Amino acid sequence: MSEIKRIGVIRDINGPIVTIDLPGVRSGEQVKIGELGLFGEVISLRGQQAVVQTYESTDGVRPGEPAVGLGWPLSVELGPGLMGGIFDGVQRPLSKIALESGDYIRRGISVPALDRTKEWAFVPNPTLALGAKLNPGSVLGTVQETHTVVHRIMVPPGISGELAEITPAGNYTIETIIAQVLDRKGVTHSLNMYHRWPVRKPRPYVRRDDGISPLITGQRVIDTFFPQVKGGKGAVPGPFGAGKTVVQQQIARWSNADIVIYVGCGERGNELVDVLETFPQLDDPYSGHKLMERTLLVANTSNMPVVAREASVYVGMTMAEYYRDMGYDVVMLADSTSRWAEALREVSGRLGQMPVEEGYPAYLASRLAAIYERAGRVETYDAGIGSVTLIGAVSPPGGDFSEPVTSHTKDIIETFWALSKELADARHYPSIDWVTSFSGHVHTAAQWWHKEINPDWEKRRATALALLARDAELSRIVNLVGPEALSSAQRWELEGASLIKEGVLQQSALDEIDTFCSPAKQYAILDLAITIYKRGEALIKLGVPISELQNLPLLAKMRRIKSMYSSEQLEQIQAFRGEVDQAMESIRIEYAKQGEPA
Ligand SMILES: Nc1ncnc2c1ncn2[C@@H]1O[C@H](COP(=O)(O)OP(=O)(O)OP(=O)(O)O)[C@@H](O)[C@H]1O
Repeated sequence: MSEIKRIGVIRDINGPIVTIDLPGVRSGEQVKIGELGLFGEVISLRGQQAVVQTYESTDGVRPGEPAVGLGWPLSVELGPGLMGGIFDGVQRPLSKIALESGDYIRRGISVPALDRTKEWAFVPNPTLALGAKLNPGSVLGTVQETHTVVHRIMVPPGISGELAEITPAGNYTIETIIAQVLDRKGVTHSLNMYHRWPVRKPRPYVRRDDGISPLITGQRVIDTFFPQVKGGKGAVPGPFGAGKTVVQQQIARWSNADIVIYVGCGERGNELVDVLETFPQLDDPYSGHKLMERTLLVANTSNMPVVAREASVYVGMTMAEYYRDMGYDVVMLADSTSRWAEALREVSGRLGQMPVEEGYPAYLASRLAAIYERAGRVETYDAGIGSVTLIGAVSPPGGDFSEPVTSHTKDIIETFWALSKELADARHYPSIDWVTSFSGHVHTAAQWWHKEINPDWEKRRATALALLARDAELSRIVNLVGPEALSSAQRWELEGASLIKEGVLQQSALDEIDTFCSPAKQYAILDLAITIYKRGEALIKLGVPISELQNLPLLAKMRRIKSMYSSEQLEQIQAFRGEVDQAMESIRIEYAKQGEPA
């Protein structure tokens, strides 16, 4: 990465696409455009000429103005001070910028992502002695970044050697040299507490790790029905207003990840404002501090052209990988990959590339796959296991899941939580549709559930899904010929499915008790609903009229129990199970008596 700046000239401007003459310029290189010094990136080369996509509006920029090649690709700063930050799509710190340039971001403004003046209390790694062998990722020491996050200061990728010097514990800025590393060629590398990394290049790790650890979100329809694992790839497609934001916020807040990175590439500014206002107010249920202490937001501001959205996903992913390298489990939420794909489409259109499906370029699928490929659970160099789980919201126009972005995404991801407009209209939240959603992790997650919670988890889950499928079939018959056409057993199946839907799947994010449900409570509730159904099924076979079962007050209680008792009150749920057994058993005894000869 040369740091020598080269100066060229602007030839042509087409919206955010600018053609420049700049000898020696490289593909991917960062360029400053015009007198304003707008940020841009070289996306193609034609002889001496380079095509640049700018991240800011080019209004008022004229051919003939200078273009400066910076000599490095789009990269981010990685070091203490990221947590709690709100950055734009090219990692400029929005709160700092607001201080410097007011609410409206002045174009061409250049503010480093990390504060150069703030001092951090650095504690050297006590296991390191002078002469210790260091590799990329070796932990030199730690800094308490926020109340909740310990930031491991690591040797950057590409550097290895012997520890020649390390600074004692103390307060230092990120630019202070804290260690000297002597490499095999005799070159000394002076390391401070941050480094830069090009966003389009995945950060290295030792190897992929195939251990399984479910990402517990506390949401029953996710954890029990369509589970995700740490390091997994998922998508939440949904039509407008179906509840994408709430699903993502619930994951951010309740999942058992250490770090949350939210990348907002929304189209409507007000959605983003909503996120920027809500996240800082959320409390972290695990630490008692604010959720922002372990969260970082990347938001595209409305005065940046759509092409900046394209970069923002890579910027977010690189920071996610950095915390993964410290041994953390990171969840990255990208909202939405549809808007990201539209940015690709716009750039490719301006470049005159041949559109393939619905105007998207032929490389849409491979770009989507490449970004999802960066998710995963890995063995880090020095910090154990870390993971990045990537969950992309997809907003298909008109809710049509067959459009290119949704269908390509579906081929790449393993977990698909499809939001349904019908369910949302019926106020069934989360509106994750159990017919079209899927998870490729059910059998692997089952290993964890069977060991930690109950060996019957997979069986119970399958019974519930089978009941829901029967419900769809039987509802069609009811719609055609009316409920009288159904036998008592079939009507009881409908009742069972309704217990699953209302008692298990529905979960209000606004309900103080039910907003989070531990795995043990999830299983207890599912088991209850299925027990009631199975016991009732047996009674109906004995000849008990369905009306007698439908009048049982325990059905109403089953529907409410999720909100009556918290995850800590499992004994009460067990006690209710006892009541269910008793009530069903007394009906059985009564009917068995009636059947006996007088
Ligand atoms: N799990 C939930 N519990 C309770 N209410 C919910 C839940 N999910 C969604 N809602 C309700 O639905 C409304 C819309 O949800 P949300 O804002 O998440 O939709 P969206 O799909 O993100 O919309 P957009 O298309 O604008 O992004 C919420 O304001 C809330 O009232």
